[in-house]
Amino acid sequence: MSTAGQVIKCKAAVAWGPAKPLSIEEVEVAPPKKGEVRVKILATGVCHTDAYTLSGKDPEGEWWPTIFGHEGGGIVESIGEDVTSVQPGDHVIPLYIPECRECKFCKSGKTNLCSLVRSTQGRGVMPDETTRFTCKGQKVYHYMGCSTFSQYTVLLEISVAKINPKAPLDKVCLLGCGITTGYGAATKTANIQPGSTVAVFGCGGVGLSVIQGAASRKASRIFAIDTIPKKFEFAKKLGATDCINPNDFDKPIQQVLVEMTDGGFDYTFDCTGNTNVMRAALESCHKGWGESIIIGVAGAGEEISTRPFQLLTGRAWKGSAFGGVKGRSELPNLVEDYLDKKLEVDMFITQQYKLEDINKAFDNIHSGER
Ligand SMILES: NC(=O)C1=CN([C@@H]2O[C@H](COP(=O)(O)OP(=O)(O)OC[C@H]3O[C@@H](n4cnc5c(N)ncnc54)[C@H](OP(=O)(O)O)[C@@H]3O)[C@@H](O)[C@H]2O)C=CC1
Ligand SMILES: N[C@@H](CCC(=O)N[C@@H](CSC=O)C(=O)NCC(=O)O)C(=O)O
Ligand SMILES: [Zn+2]
Ligand SMILES: [Zn+2]
Repeated sequence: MSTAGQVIKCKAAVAWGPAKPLSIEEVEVAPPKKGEVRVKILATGVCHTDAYTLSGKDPEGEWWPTIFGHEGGGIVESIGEDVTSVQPGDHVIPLYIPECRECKFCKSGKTNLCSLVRSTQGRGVMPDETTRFTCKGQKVYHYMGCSTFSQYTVLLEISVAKINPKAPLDKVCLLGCGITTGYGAATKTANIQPGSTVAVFGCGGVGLSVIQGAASRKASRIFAIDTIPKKFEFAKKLGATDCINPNDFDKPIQQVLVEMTDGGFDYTFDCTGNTNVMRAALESCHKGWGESIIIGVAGAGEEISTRPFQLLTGRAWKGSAFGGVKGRSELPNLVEDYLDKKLEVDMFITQQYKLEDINKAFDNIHSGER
């Protein structure tokens, strides 16, 4: 029996307030309005950014109760008025950076940061200022325009990438954030050139994906830098040539690295969100041309610093969101690369949980067990 046009009752992991465990609740999911789609979510990753906002350190994370999750995969259940690019049954990956193809940003050809709905998305509501979720009679907010920790969610049409239905959603859901972010930062934002030297600070899902991207661009040396040595096993499998634990040295890590590499790297990446590491990454760049890409998300009120002389002498600081990837146009191609065995995804799945056990996944994020 079709559920189109009906309110759907389903389970979701609801965050009732900062730093509280998520609570599995029955929620009501309203039908999609004009320009919206309702999606049955079959799989979701848990990203460090979910944990960051749940912790209360995100200046935009003041909307409670909310349903987190932004790294999912699902099947379109129903569509609202005027939706033309997807239909019920299509397999999709939700996009926390939409692609409207009409705003100044989309048309610029310079960025993936579509800004058509950024303001309402950052306040946890749909463009009409309302939400599609309720729980126990209370309004529940959306998160990053996705809310994949629910069995059903409502997204904008411009916030879904239609993908090949042959792709297993429990794998390619990771392309909804971590893998695409790191891989894209290496191949699009930095546009690493063959023979380059690369340093990756932080070897979680994002950093490992930078390593994979650097290897695909035939970087000559790829340094993996992390304080947890067991991360190096994965880093080496994905192409790291050198593995460094900063705790093994008495000197600042940037000094160590510059000495080891005859002046520093062509490209460095911060994949930790730690502002001291961001500085070390910038200062590990080669004089004259080295570029450092910030990917990690830092806590509210934190700032980066370095001596301006570092920039004056030719190092450059950049940032990357979702790897610079335009979701609707480019993400389906990454799914094809996965199906063609050109892009590693399976290795990134270290553990799987039922929705009921989602707090265990958050515990693992905090303990480094992922
Ligand atoms: N810009 C974007 O579009 C996106 C940004 N992000 C952000 O990217 C960052 C990385 O995400 P993810 O890979 O999932 O996170 P993880 O926590 O899995 O990985 C970060 C790694 O860095 C390590 N680390 C911490 N401090 C240092 C240090 N001083 N030197 C070297 N390594 C260190 C961590 O160790 P330990 O666990 O011990 O701290 C961990 O192994 C997060 O801040 C996340 O919010 C994520 C997705 C998209
Ligand atoms: N709300 C935070 C910023 C969070 C942030 O930077 N998000 C990244 C994606 S992180 C994914 O896991 C992003 O894409 N940013 C672009 C954007 O427009 O938000 C804060 O205010 O600090
Ligand atoms: Zn994420
Ligand atoms: Zn746009």
